[in-house]
Amino acid sequence: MFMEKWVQNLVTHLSERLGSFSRKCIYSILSAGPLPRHIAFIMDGNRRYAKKQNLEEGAGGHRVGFLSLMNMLGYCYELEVKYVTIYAFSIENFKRRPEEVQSTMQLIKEKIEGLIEKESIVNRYGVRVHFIGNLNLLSEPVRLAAKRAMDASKSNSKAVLSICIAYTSTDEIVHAIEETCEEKRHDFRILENSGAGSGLEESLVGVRDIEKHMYMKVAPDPDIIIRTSGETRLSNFLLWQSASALLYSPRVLWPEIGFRHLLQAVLDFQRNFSYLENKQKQV
Ligand SMILES: CC(C)=CCC/C(C)=C/CC/C(C)=C/COP(=O)(O)OP(=O)(O)O
Repeated sequence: MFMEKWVQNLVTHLSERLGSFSRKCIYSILSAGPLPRHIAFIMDGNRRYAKKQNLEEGAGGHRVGFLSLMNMLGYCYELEVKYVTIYAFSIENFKRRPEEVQSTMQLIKEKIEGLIEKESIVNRYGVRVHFIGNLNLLSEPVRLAAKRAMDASKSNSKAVLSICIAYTSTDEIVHAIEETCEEKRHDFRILENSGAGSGLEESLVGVRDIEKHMYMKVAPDPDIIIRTSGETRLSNFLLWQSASALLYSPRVLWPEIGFRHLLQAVLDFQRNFSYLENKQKQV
């Protein structure tokens, strides 16, 4: 344990009122312990927030949610968390009302375009952006915006932002298995034609073979998954990659998330670290 519980509570309470200098002090205290390399976010509760605040139905809550996302990314990069992944839109979300899907997609496109503007968070922190998911399900303007953002940020190397869009974990796994089988069939045929034995052993599928074909191969497995609204389900997000992740679910809606929640998640991670490390060693 790196900090007594009452000190943690005091620090997390005070942290919300602090400016960037004070946050830096907190980062250096946190740096005395293990830091997460990868944090993933399920941004739950935007529509409930819109209802609560009487905002425009449709994308009103997502608009405020996007501001919270930008703040949160800033905190993560200040803390030198190299990999951040967000669940922006699941394949299931396409089943929502058509007008709602359309207004959310319009907002997402607008925000993707903003990501590569000169003063954006991506350029400020040297972030490479990846879009993760079945991008063929997106409309062409959104897909092109995503492609432009990936191209424009591809030489950034300080951090990696993976945006899961038109994504579900089961879809990712099926896609990876299909590609792995295709690759194995190809290797098998080469071995057979070269007369180098049946090639059966070489064509057996292992975990690493499948991982090579995962969309999420761009990042190590997440250390922490933060899901707002107090929900503790993963909702088809990073199922393959979350075997050892710590799940933190603050009871606030996504637009209400703040620095104190990140701090609490990192402190929980540090408290659980030796437990998680031992668990991984036993496997
Ligand atoms: C460029 C970029 C990545 C933009 C992201 C924009 C953004 C904040 C999208 C969030 C979309 C979403 C489906 C949130 C979940 O809340 P919900 O709709 O499930 O709300 P509820 O839980 O209250 O129903």
